Amino acid sequence: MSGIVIEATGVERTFVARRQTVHALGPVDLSIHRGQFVAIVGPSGCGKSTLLRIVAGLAAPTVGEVVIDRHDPRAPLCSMVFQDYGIFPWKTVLANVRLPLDIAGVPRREANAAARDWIDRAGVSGFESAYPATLSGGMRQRVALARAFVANPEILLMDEPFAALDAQLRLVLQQELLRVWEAHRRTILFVTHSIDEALLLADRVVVLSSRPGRILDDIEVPFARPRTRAVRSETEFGALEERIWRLLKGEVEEVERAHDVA
Ligand SMILES: Nc1ncnc2c1ncn2[C@@H]1O[C@H](COP(=O)(O)OP(=O)(O)OP(=O)(O)O)[C@@H](O)[C@H]1O
Repeated sequence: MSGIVIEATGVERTFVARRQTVHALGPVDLSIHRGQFVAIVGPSGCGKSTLLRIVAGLAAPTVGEVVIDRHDPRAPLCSMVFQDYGIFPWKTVLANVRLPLDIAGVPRREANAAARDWIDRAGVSGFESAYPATLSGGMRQRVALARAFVANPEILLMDEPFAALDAQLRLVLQQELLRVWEAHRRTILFVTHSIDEALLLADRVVVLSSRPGRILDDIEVPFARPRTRAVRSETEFGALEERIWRLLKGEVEEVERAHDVA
């Protein structure tokens, strides 16, 4: 395994809202290797998005630090993919996917070629001139994936990217992401509420406690690649699912007990 690309040490984050201090996250220590696909699961509100935002540099830790080892200083550091696509309704599919390259000042002809290439790999070719409003949710998320990959970022940060999709579409896009990732191993931090999705996609599943999120478990996912949905029928898949579920169930029950007492 190649070197460490993300090193989080003692990371904590608190927010002050309406004169109340919320300890949202940490302390968290986390080392992620280059090219690793890491899923983060945890109860609602435990600080998963906050952790992603800190890695992206969109928020600062209150305590601790995140060090990112840049492989190529010219490449963008992070691309983010969100549940709500984050693509611009007034731009065509081609212009949306090309946007990171436009921002980087890549010449138009080269940018168009790269964007078309990723549009093709993400399975949306033929829709280059379409506007997002005319596309289904699944197609929009494919556009968002193409845009995230085209920038060739050091790290891809994905915050529940498939949560808004219906179950069948979600299966299709999980498979597409696996296919693309297995061909272009990028470092991915992938937040999900789905244990099943985490085990299907990731090399490693980091399980966070309820707020403030701390690491309860860090599990190596042993299934060979390329992976397909067939891994779900392996005995070990069920065992890992159960192990993570028990941890999360315990956390959620504890929060409910605390609410009952309050
Ligand atoms: N800007 C902010 N100001 C105040 N509180 C915040 C802010 N951002 C997040 N929080 C609080 O910090 C905690 C962690 O939020 P975060 O969105 O990181 O959790 P999460 O695990 O991603 O949640 P979910 O699973 O529901 O998406 C929550 O209690 C949230 O209300």
